[in-house]
Amino acid sequence: MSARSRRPGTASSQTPNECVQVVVRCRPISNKEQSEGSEEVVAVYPNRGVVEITNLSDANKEQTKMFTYDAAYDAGATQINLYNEVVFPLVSSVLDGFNGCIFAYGQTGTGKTFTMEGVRGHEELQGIIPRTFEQIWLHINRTENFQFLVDVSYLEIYMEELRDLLKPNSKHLEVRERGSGVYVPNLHAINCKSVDDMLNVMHIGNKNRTVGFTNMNEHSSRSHAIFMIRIEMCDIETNTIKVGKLNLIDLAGSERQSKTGASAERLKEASKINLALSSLGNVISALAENSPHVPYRDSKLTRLLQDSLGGNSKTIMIANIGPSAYNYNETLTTLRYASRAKTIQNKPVKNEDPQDAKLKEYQEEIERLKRLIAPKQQQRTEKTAKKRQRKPKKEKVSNEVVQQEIEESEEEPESDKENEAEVAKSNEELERERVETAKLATKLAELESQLVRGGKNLLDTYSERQLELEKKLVEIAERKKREIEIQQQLELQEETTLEIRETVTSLEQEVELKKRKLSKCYAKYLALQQELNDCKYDHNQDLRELEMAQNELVKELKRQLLIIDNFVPVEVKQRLYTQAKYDEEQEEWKFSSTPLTGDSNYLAKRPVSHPQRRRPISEYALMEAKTNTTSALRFKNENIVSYELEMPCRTTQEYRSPKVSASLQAVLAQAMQTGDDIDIVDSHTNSIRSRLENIINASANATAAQATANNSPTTPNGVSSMPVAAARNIKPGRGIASPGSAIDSNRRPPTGRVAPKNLHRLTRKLAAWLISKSGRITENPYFSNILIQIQRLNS
Ligand SMILES: Nc1ncnc2c1ncn2[C@@H]1O[C@H](COP(=O)(O)OP(=O)(O)OP(=O)(O)O)[C@@H](O)[C@H]1O
Repeated sequence: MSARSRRPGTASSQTPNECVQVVVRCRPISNKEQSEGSEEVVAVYPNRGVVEITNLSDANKEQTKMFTYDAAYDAGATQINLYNEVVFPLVSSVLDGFNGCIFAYGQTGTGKTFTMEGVRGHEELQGIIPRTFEQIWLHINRTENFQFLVDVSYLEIYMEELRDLLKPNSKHLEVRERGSGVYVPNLHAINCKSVDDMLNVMHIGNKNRTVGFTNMNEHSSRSHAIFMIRIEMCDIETNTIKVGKLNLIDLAGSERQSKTGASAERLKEASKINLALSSLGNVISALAENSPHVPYRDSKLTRLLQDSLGGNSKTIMIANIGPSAYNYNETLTTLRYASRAKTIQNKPVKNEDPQDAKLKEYQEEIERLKRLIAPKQQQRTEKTAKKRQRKPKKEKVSNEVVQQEIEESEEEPESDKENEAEVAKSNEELERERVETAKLATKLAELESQLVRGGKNLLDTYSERQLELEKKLVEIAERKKREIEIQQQLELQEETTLEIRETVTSLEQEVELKKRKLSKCYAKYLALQQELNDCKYDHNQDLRELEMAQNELVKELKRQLLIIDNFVPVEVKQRLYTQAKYDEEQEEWKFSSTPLTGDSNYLAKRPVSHPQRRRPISEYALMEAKTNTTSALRFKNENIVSYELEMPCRTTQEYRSPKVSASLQAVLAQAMQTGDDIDIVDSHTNSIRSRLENIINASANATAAQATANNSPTTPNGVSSMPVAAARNIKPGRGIASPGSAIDSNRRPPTGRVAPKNLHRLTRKLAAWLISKSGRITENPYFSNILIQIQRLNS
């Protein structure tokens, strides 16, 4: 329990925050409930302040609910025990100048009125209110050097209307607020000077209280009754005043209209009662949740309880419940509200030297009256004494001044008339004064009678032994309270221990689980390690294979480079290198299709034979290029060996497309048919021409010699076969391969010998044609090679 929010106990001048003290009292099962066979569902553990409630009707719900309070009382608890243990300290605080409030809350018929008022005329069954009277007056009678002023009021809230139970016909009452708290102006207060006075007031009020009959309770309170006690205390020595205010509230019971079997009037009452109680529940909830807005203004009840709930009062809530299963839901609701109310914090304030203290007013008035009466009495006494001195010999002595004055006037006859008038006047005056003084004296007596002087009749009321007994009772109550607290703390510790144990158990389970997981993980780890080793092994294998492949490739590359270095002209190689571009997408080297700048002559130089090709290419080459044989390499686009020119090296049969110009074909056809010589028209290069002429001549001579030697006739169709044979022996490319080379033999299988005569004729014609074209082809470096080959063929 923190210092900020301790539970109320003995009175203290310091006023730390204090929680509302919540006590639960369970009444015994009633005869009606018993006869109906209703089971008991409430178990109370007074030594622990615990209440348990079991739901028998719904098996699915949580079976037993447990609530802990500041104190719990079962059916066997006596009124005196409850009072001594719970209420006594609070009333002591009130007698020390604090505000206090005790209210009984609960379902109808659960014993609120029984707890607050008890059974009339039955000493043991007296409730809290009459016992409070006794405690107050016992205190007053014991306290010396104190003056007390005790006023009581009694009001009820019926159908949301305030009614003065001590003056039932009084006008409409309202709740007002001022600095010191809420109050009801014009509420009748009766001054009390004893326990009996207070009991009388209570009984008068109870007679006026609205009660009715319901199914739940024969004498059901249909209103919220508030018995207000105001005790003003003045220390005579220090002249300081304290005011203690105590509100004792017996609330109307919350009820289910279906259960109460109420009439129309009862239903109206019940709806108002429930409304006020639900607003009380809302206030409790708002305070428990520390809500910024507390709906005090929702009902008259909550407005009156404003100081008691979250205000400057010490408060006890007594939650009354019944044990029957029939009222399970209502009991549970009460227990829940009570549990919430435990968290409400109040800040009790001691009412010292209040401005509105009646006692002060009374004291001042008494003083004033005394001051008024005293000089008059003095005057009278003096006058009387004077007259006695003047007429000491007179036998007739009267106490009355008027009489003396008359006697005096009789003795002096000469001034009779004057004296008579004077006497009459003074008589009147004296009479008036006397009446006035008498009035003041009565008023003074009246005021003085309202103030009770403490410390009187102490021994009359209680003997020493009784006092001792009382002390012991309070001590016992205190001890019990401490016991409950200790018990609750123990339980809390037990719970904590249990929780720790559970945690430990769950930790052990967790460890076990983790161990299992760990061993699984370890097995996985081993498998993974094995896999890793396998991967490493595979990787090394791959690496070795790659290295071997790389070595092979390097070797191959070296061979290719060797070939390139030795067979590809430097300028071509250079060009190819610059022309080659790496295609990132396809990941391969490619030759760019556009001619390189600075080298544009290169493509322009080349004869264009196919519209989409970069260089002249034959159908045969196209076909070959599609195959993947090694021999097809030379037909691929970038055949470095025959890069520059694809020579027309086809046979007449294979040579289908008109790659040779029409004029040349016509010439050749004519030459073959006629066998005539071809005129050499163009002669740019004399050397070539002369060499060709030599070839032609040599060929002609050789043909003639051959014809003579063999005397063999020429084949009738030799003309058509001769070029084929000749063409078959001509090797395309940069150089003409030797007739015996492998590549040549693969590509051009020999089909038979060609007659020398025809051969020479063809050679002659070819040479002649070449001479005719020499102007365009002499620059070609391969052209001379062809000539050499033709020469060779010819020879
Ligand atoms: N602790 C108790 N011991 C014995 N009898 C009790 C106890 N509490 C209540 N009773 C009895 O139960 C009945 C109903 O009690 P009471 O009238 O005090 O209930 P209530 O809560 O004030 O009801 P309502 O809200 O309707 O006014 C009464 O006959 C009363 O004597």
